Amino acid sequence: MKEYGCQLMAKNMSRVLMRRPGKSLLQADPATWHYNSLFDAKKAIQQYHEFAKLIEETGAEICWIEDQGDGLADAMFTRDASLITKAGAVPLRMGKPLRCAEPMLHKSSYEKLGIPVLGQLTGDAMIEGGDTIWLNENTLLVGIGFRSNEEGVKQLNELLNPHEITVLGFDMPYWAGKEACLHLMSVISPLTETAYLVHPPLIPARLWSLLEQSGIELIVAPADEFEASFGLNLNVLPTSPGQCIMIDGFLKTKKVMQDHGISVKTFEGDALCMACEGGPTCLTNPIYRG
Ligand SMILES: NC(=O)NCCC[C@H](N)C(=O)O
Repeated sequence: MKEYGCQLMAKNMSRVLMRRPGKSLLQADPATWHYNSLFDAKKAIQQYHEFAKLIEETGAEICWIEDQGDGLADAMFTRDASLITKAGAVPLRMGKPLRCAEPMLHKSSYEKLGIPVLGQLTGDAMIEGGDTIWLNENTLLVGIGFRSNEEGVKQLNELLNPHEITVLGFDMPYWAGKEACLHLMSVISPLTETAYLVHPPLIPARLWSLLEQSGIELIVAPADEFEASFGLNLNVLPTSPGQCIMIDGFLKTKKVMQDHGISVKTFEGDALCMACEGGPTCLTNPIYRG
C-alpha cells in the first residue's frame, strides 16, 4: 500500500502530485488567465522543467497529471484543487471559475493511485488549497477571501471533524482585487513546523495572535522584495526539515532564511511564477510527508 496523508507543512516530502504544463499553457490567452506581461509560455515550460528537476533531486516520488490539451492552464498549480489528509483526499471547489474542472482531475488521479476520497464540497462552498495551512496535525487554517469562503470552511469541518481535525477560517484582505490571486499561502510560508516566513501587512491580526500563541517563530520577508515579486519571494516550499526551494532573484529573502539555518535552492521563475501568480508551493501538492 502506497503512502498518503499530509497534515504537516515541512516534514520530508516523499510523494507529491504535480502537473507538467504543456499544450494548455502554450494555448493560454494571458488576459483570460490574468497572467502578466512577464508571461512567456515556452520559457515558463522550460522553467517548470528546471523546477521539476529540483523536486526529483530530493528523491520525492512525483505522481504526474498529464496536460493533454484540456485548456486548463492553471492546473499546473496542483496545490489548489485538493487537500490530502491521513484519512483520504478531498477534491476542493475552486473560487476561480476558470479552474472549476481541476478538482475532478485530482479525484481521478487519487482513484488511480488507490487513495480514498473522503468526500466532496458542494453547493456554494469554495476552498482553494493555497488558502490552507496545517498549523498542526489537528488544526487546519483557512484564508477566507475571493477564493475560499465560510461555507467551504463549514463543509470542511463537517468532513474533517470526525477525523479529529478542526478547520479555522480567517478573513483575508482585498489587496489587488478579485481577479488577482491572494491566498493565505501568498502571505505565509511555513519553513519548518515552528518557523513561518511572513508578510505581516497582509496577515489577519487574529491569525497573527494565534500563531504567536502557538509558539510559531514569525520571520519577516523583506517587503520591497514582496512588492517586486508580486508576493512570490515568500512562496517557499520546504522539501524536508531545513531544506527549501524558492524562485531566484530575491537575495534578501534568501538570506533571511539562511540566517535562520535554512538551506535554499532556487530556480528561475519570472515567466512561470511571477507571470502566472504561483510559486513552488502552488506547483506541488504534497501527498505524503514523513
Ligand atoms: N496556491 C497558489 O497560490 N496558487 C497560485 C495559483 C495561480 C493561478 N494563476 C490562479 O489565479 O489561481
